[in-house]
Amino acid sequence: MAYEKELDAAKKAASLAARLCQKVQKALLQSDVQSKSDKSPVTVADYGSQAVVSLLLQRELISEPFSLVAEEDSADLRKEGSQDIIERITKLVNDTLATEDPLKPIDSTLSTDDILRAIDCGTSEGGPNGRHWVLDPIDGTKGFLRGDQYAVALGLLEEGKVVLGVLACPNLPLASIAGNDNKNKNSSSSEEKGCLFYATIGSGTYMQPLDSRSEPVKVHVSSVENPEDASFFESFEGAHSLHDLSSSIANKLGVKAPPVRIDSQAKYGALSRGDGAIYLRFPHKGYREKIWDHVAGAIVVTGNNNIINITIYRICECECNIWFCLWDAEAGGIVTDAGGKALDFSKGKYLDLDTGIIVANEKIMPLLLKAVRDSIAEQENASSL
Ligand SMILES: Nc1ncnc2c1ncn2[C@@H]1O[C@H](COP(=O)(O)O)[C@@H](O)[C@H]1OP(=O)(O)O
Ligand SMILES: [Mg+2]
Ligand SMILES: [Mg+2]
Ligand SMILES: [Mg+2]
Repeated sequence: MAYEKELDAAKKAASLAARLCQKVQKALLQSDVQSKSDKSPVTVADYGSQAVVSLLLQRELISEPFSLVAEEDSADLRKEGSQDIIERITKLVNDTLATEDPLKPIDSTLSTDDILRAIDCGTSEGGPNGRHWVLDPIDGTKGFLRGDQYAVALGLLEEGKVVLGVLACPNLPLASIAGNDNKNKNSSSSEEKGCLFYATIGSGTYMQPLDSRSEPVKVHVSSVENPEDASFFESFEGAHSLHDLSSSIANKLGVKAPPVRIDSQAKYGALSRGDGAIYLRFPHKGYREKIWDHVAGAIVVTGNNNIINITIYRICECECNIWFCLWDAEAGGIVTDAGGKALDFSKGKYLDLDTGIIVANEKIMPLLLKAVRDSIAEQENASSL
């Protein structure tokens, strides 16, 4: 299998980083009200997760040049008064790495400088040439703080295309979340939780328990053809996505189920196994999407589709005004911007998008594109009145 070595390293790195995040979130949820309003736990977990992934990838892929485009950098940690927080991060990273293989002797304890350097390995700009790892060390910080969904999201770009993705979702139930109410989807409950999704180009998407206690299973997106039977996912946070626009699109499609609102790229993971059929993401004007928020999720939900070769043809735009789409597709989902264009991860840290991001299976996508276009046009007309 292509990218086998890289996938092993990425799964190990994301799982270990997720273990670090789980430890911090557990302590946070057990803490008193006063320390809950303190945002430093998420800071510690963000940086700690980034350091773990950076160190693990470099250690496991020692013979390869290493480029990492990641969300965090150490600038704030190098400011005066940050010594205490750097020491907390360093201890957390050392403790986490020591759990990797309890029988293996620990080579040496990492210093605060080692940790800062590991974090700063993530300052690559990415782009269309060569290989770049792409990392969101905690995607969905709001969810993390609430005790809800978040993900460690790690992907690999080769010549600007996504070739590998791993999503560790510590709070996502192993069983489908379809049909539960929104509260259950986000909150902690006693059901078994912790999913690791992964995909490499051309090999489909797999899911296994985050603690590897059982074998991976191949997953597929929903095969629902009638949007009336589909359910749609969107951000939990109204500040991250326009819920009104999503609701107008869902109405046009005839979707009957209420929106499923969950944080982070856990949405892509849940969609990849068919828990829902549509993902709608429409950030407020002026927000620029970053590649680390979509690289891993996009390949996980696309699965068997060769996302390199998605081509969308607008064959007919006469009276019927319907978009006909042709994809080089097998079984996975389709991820495009609101105009139907495949996401382009080759432009550096930012995605250059038309309005938003939408995901659906190939049966629903043409109808969805039309509903999106009509809803956006209506909204523009209303605001110009
Ligand atoms: N104003 C915003 N609009 C859209 N997305 C945002 C905004 N602010 C932060 N984000 C990012 O959106 C993602 C979470 O999206 P969701 O709403 O789907 O949970 C995260 O990557 C989060 O960053 P972060 O990684 O720092 O949490
Ligand atoms: Mg993010
Ligand atoms: Mg983040
Ligand atoms: Mg952030």
